[in-house]
Amino acid sequence: MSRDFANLQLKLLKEERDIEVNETLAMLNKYHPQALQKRGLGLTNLSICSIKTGAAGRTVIQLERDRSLPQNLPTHLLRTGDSVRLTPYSAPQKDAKTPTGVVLRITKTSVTVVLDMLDDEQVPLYQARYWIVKLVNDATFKRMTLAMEKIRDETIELTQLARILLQDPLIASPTTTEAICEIKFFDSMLNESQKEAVKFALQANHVAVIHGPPGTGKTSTLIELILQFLARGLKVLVCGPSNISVDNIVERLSRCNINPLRIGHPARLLSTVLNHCLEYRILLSDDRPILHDIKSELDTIITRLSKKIRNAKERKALWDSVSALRKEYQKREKACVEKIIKSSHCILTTCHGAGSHYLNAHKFDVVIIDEASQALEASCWIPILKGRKLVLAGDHLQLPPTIKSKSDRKGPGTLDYSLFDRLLHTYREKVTRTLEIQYRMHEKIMRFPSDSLYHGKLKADEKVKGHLLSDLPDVQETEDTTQPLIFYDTIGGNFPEQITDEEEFKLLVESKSNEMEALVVKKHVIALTNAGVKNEDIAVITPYNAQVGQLSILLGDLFINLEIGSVDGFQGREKEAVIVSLVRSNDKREIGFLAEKRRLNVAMTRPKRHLCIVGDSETVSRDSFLKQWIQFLEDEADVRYPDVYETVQYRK
Ligand SMILES: Nc1ncnc2c1ncn2[C@@H]1O[C@H](COP(=O)(O)OP(=O)(O)OP(=O)(O)O)[C@@H](O)[C@H]1O
Repeated sequence: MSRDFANLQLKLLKEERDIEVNETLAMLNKYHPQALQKRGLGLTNLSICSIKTGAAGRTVIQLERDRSLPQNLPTHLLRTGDSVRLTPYSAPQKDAKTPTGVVLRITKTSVTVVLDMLDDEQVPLYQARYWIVKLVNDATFKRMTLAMEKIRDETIELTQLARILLQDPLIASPTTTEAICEIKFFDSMLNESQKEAVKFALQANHVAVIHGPPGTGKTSTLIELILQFLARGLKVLVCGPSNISVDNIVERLSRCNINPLRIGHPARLLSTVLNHCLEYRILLSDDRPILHDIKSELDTIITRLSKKIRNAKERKALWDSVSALRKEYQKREKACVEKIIKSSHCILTTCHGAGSHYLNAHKFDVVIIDEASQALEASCWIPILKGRKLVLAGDHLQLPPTIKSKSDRKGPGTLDYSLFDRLLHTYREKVTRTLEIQYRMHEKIMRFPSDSLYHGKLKADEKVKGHLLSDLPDVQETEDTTQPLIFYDTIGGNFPEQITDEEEFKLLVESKSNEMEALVVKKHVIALTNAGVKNEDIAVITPYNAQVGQLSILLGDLFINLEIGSVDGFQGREKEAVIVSLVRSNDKREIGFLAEKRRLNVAMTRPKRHLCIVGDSETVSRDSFLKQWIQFLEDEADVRYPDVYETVQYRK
């Protein structure tokens, strides 16, 4: 099994990587720097304004636009944490490598990059001008591939945990220990299903899955579980598919008097967790003074090297010193890091970050992966190979990881079939406990997703089951704010969808929009805000990117703090009021990717007090799940039929 499994994963990963890398290469080959800048993917005419030595002895450079140009950077899509390539304009030295790095900081006028290369004296720092371009981060694929190669390698002995996860026929299926009678819970607020999940995960010998439907306090449950493991003297590695999923847990743990260690590129972390990151811990260590001295010496030499030195002997001597100092720095830093990691019982990083060289020699009693239903299985294996026991948390009924490679099939054997899905499917309640009380949605908003997807098991907590917008301070009682569920049915063909071509990198992607629906949304947002609901308490979401554009044009300037975005981008978030524009309205009753239940589930479970749906009941009822939903809305929601002539007035 392990061989076949690893071979299939390697094949799927390669297909996915090829698509990503080829798209980027095609784009880089096709466009010159100015055109990349125009698309927001690059910045041109930059010069170095400062050079410093950062963590791990890496060179950190700050770039600004040439003095002859306006000092503000042109509009761009570069973000902190992006990988970039830095190319000099003038002909590079023979054999010179083009440096790459990670964006550390971006201001209106400058971009700061931490260079990846450590021992390369060819980095042409003295060049006058550079341009930078955003790259695909290939490192993720490399680490996932490495994990799969380890599983495939029959000379490497797999842990009991790995063999259970790979359904090795020689190993019994997952087991639990004797029931733990007395648990003293740290959080006295936990409900029964949360307590049961914690207990179950403590008792599991190798693997436990916590299924957390929307709003059910999955993070609170995980925090309790981590505290329980730590109280038992166990060493815990906590991971998630994204930096934000990990940082959320770091923030929550630090409020519980735990001092977790966060491993990750500081440029990619929330500012609120930086005091837990490894680099900060190094600053607090006894080794700091000596590391600081080496850094200062490096800074001085690197600054000299950034001016063009014509004497080759002198340049060589300076680079030799840089190289020696960097080695010294890395040796001392490595020893310091080892001490910090050894003494930390709770380490947090992304699944990909678990493959960091810092953790190479370290094993953990427990690996916890949050949002596991959104992680590729191969990425989960990076931390799993370091652990004895695994706890996964997530919700397989919300959206899976986003991938680019298309498959005709769904389910087992595809790249977006997660480990979470696989374990639920294979072992069901033998490994799973589900959280049942949700603390987000009004009961009426919860009812349909609960009945149709969660076997009717979700219950709304007393505090939220009847809460309305009109209960918020300064919000008046109106026909809108006293309704938890409103459905604007645009049936009749007067609110038709449009096909819009969207350019995404080099590809023209067909997307759908619906101007008339956007106008109905505008009318509703105006009604809510006139009643006193704050802009920032409202989100407008839609499955189609072209409709996000349409809505932004109509509403963006009018309501600065209103959030407008795609359903996929809103997973994991919540707002007091959410308006969903379904977009599809056509004679053929085509519904495209609206038919994905998991996307609809995300859309309908984001609001706390008010859900407003705008859509054409006739078109969308083509799909059986949507048909059930529409029937539910017709029975339970305040159904409204917008008037065409009144709606077009909102174009103004
Ligand atoms: N047992 C509880 N009693 C009261 N409130 C709770 C309880 N558990 C969680 N909550 C509240 O519910 C909200 C969501 O909880 P939490 O942040 O832990 O969930 P989450 O995992 O982030 O959300 P989701 O379930 O959508 O993934 C928080 O405001 C939290 O305080």
